[in-house]
Amino acid sequence: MSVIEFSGVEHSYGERPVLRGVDLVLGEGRIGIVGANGSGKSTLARMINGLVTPDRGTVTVDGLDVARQGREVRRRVGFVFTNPDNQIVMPTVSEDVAFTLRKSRLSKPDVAERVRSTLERFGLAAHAEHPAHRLSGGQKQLLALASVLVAEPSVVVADEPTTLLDARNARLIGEMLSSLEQQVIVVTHQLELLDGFDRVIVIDDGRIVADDTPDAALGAYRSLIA
Ligand SMILES: Nc1ncnc2c1ncn2[C@@H]1O[C@H](COP(=O)(O)OP(=O)(O)OP(=O)(O)O)[C@@H](O)[C@H]1O
Repeated sequence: MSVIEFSGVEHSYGERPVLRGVDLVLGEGRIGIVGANGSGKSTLARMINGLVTPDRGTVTVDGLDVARQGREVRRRVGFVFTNPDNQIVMPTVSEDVAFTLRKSRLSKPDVAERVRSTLERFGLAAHAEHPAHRLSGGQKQLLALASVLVAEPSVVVADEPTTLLDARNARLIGEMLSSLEQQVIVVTHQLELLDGFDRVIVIDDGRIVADDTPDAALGAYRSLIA
């Protein structure tokens, strides 16, 4: 399990402040982040692997500063985007998963074996040589997740990973995320995805306004948006 630490984090886009004085230590296995549209959730999630760096304050993963040691951090933190089409970069399913390992020190046969077993695990083995763009929405999100997991990160951050999926595929992705041995941090508006989570953080206008068990935090969130 990694320890992610936000310390005095502030961030603005132009004149607009989106995170204000965020202090957090994230060490639990399953953490949810919820909040209204535009409250700053994606910005916070993106800071965990250095896709966005704070204007003020620091974000560290196991003591590595994401602003200065981005490459090492990204080796530990995998990121799953809302839209898998933005994440799938290679023509076929197996090539896409292998692409993640292009810079690894693994031998070619080891890469092939790792790709094979990952596709098997994500139920995509039968599609290995198929064009990635022909997969269904749910299968594409599974592929995006497989392409992240094949590198064996210690943390998976997922930003609204089920928003574009129908209810069945959303459940499938939710179950897959819940089954991971990795630390999982999920930004979502689909609150049922957070069943069984260890901790839920509520953001409102760039500030943490609740940080508790799912029941307590989601209760606070429901009253906030009521
Ligand atoms: N790259 C950017 N440039 C300028 N403004 C941005 C940028 N990214 C986000 N914003 C703005 O910052 C605010 C916070 O955005 P963020 O995506 O972090 O919120 P969010 O809580 O994830 O929202 P949502 O639930 O709608 O996805 C929003 O008003 C958004 O329009």
